[in-house]
Amino acid sequence: MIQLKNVNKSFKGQPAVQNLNLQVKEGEILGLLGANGAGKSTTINMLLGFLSPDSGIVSIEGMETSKEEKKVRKLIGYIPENVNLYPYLSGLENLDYFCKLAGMKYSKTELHEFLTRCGLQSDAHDKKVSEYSKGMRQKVGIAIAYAKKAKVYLLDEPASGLDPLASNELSEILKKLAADGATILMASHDIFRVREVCHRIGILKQGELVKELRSEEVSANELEKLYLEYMTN
Ligand SMILES: Nc1ncnc2c1ncn2[C@@H]1O[C@H](COP(=O)(O)OP(=O)(O)OP(=O)(O)O)[C@@H](O)[C@H]1O
Repeated sequence: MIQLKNVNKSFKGQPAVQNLNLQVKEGEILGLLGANGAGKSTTINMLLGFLSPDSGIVSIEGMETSKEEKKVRKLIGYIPENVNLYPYLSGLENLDYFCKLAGMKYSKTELHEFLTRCGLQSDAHDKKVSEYSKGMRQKVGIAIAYAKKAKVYLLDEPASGLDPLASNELSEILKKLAADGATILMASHDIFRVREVCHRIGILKQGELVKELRSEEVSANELEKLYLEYMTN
């Protein structure tokens, strides 16, 4: 479970996150929407333990992320907008390499299974990553998290720059992971995608959670309208 309780974080006196309260349970996908600078990445960086909150509690599975950084990181799969992989290694070799770094060794068959499970077509597994699209690199990023048995997935702008098909595939992968019990938080600018993939949505404005709702409560058009109202008022 992801939990943020009364969290505040400022940079040089400028609040980036203000009195933030959030909870994401096992099997749930929460989408964070917000304009540039709304505090989405700061929230994710606190969950990763890269940043400490000035006050309040940021925890994953009951452990404070800034205090139990190492233990917490083992539970997290972090998928940034651009997944960094070794371009001259194949998807499979990258997966193998990152698993070994995390102290996990899998057979070739298992590695192929992880990549397939995370949506990468089998004919791409042995191709060099330099030939991959952004969506394919993301699938490898997710497979790395999956192979590491991450309980929590944090995604920062995962659908940005993906074509609709790749973005849709990503949604399906995330839904499957959540159905298997993963806890997922994604920050995004894509209102329609967030509504389609997330169970709950939080709207951040200048570091404050101004609205929280369940996706089923609103249509995509209603959500867009609501979002624009919050952004312009
Ligand atoms: N390391 C930092 N040093 C100084 N200010 C920072 C730092 N990180 C973030 N900020 C500031 O904190 C505020 C929140 O930024 P953050 O990156 O969390 O927003 P965001 O919602 O992720 O934006 P975007 O959609 O552009 O990625 C912004 O005003 C930003 O300039």
